Parts: sequence; structure tokens; C-alpha cells
Amino acid sequence: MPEHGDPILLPSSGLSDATRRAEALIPTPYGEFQMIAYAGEAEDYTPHLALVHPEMDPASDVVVRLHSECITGDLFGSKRCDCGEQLDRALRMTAAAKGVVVYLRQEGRGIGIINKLKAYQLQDQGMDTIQANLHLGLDIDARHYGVAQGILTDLGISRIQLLTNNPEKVDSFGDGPIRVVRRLPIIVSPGKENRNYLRTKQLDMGHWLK
Ligand SMILES: Nc1nc2c(ncn2[C@@H]2O[C@H](COP(=O)(O)OP(=O)(O)OP(=O)(O)O)[C@@H](O)[C@H]2O)c(=O)[nH]1
Ligand SMILES: [Zn+2]
Repeated sequence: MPEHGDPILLPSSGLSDATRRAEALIPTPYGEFQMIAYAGEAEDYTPHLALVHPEMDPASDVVVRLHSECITGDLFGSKRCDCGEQLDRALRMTAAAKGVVVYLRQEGRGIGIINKLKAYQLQDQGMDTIQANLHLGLDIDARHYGVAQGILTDLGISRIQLLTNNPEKVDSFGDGPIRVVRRLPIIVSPGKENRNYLRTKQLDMGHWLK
């Protein structure tokens, strides 16, 4: 089990002074996870969260999910996207494999919930998820994953099996301290509400989806 460490430096994250701020054991329907909150000293409301299986072995090829916040899908079960189902599957898989879910506070691919709701409104008028962000003058994807690498390093992890369909998440590890030894797909079957969203991810964002 990781121990409460000294302040750590997290590279290129927007949270350069993020530290372990608090942690506790959380019993969930999937099993127990140690929840560790990482944030800068002045940040109390949106810490990144690591959910670590109590028997996670940092010397193994740890099964890891980097999950970006989606309050609509993760919390309220919105069917506009695949996030809620992916989180459910990720928690199930990491519970079984003694792995880690890193819950990154990058709502709406980093544009925040207010902008995401505005983007949804534009999507209801016919735009796709990319066009809507651009129409609002925002990045298609404003996420950075340096903070996730810092968190995994803090947990003593150096080799991971990454649960994702997103090539950018794999590429973000580059030549850094964490090696992605395997990619594990995490594919949700499309429904009528998220079909277009998934098609844009596949065709325009290069996600590995069938
Ligand atoms: N801007 C915007 N963000 C969205 C939309 N739908 C979902 N999101 C956000 O997209 C992000 C999805 O994150 P993840 O599930 O971690 O990652 P991913 O890029 O889909 O890649 P995977 O690892 O393959 O799941 C979340 O932050 C959602 O809030 C949308 O229509 N517009
Ligand atoms: Zn979502």
C-alpha cells in the first residue's frame, strides 16, 4: 500500500504543487479502494482522486484507468456519452486486477461543465462534439496527463496496463518514467443517444473503436 508521502512535484499538470492531501478506505459495490486526494495547497474543491486497490502491487504491471471527469455520465448516468459505463467497467476491472483508477478533474475534456452544457446545446442544433467546442472558441481536447503520471509515480508504479481506446492517453506517457506495457480496450456498445458521439471519436479523433 502506498504510504502518505512528502509533497511531490507533478510535471506539466496545471497543478505543479499537487500533493497527497488526504486518504481513506472507501467500501464500494466493486470492493474496497484506498481513495487518495491530490491537489495544490490552495485547491480544495477539485482534487484529482486515485482509487487504489488495497493489495495493489506497484512492482507488477498494474492495470490502470485514467478517467476524465464527466459529471453528467459518471454521476447521473447520461446516455449522451460512454463515460458512466466506462467508469463502471473500469472499477470492476481494477477491483478484479488489484489496479488503480485515477479520476482526473478534467470535466468535458478540460473545458468544464458550463462549457460542456453549452456544447451539448450546440450539438442539439446539429453540430458534432468537435464543431461545438470550436464554435465556442475552445480546444477540441484541452486535457494534459502530466498530473496522472505524477500520481502514478507517487504510488511507486512504473509499468502499467492502460485501460483506454484513446491513442493520446497512450502517447502522453512518451519516454517518461511510466511505461505502458499493454493497452486494454474499454469499449461500450453504442446506443441511440451516444452513437454519433462514438462515431466522431472513432472517425475524427482516432479512437480505437470498432
Ligand atoms: N467537450 C465535450 N466533452 C465531452 C463530451 N462528451 C463527453 N465529454 C467529456 O469527455 C471526457 C471523456 O473522458 P474519458 O472517458 O476519460 O476519455 P476518452 O478520451 O473518451 O478515452 P477513453 O480512455 O478511451 O475512454 C470526459 O471529460 C467527458 O466529460 C462532449 O460532447 N463535449
Ligand atoms: Zn461523458
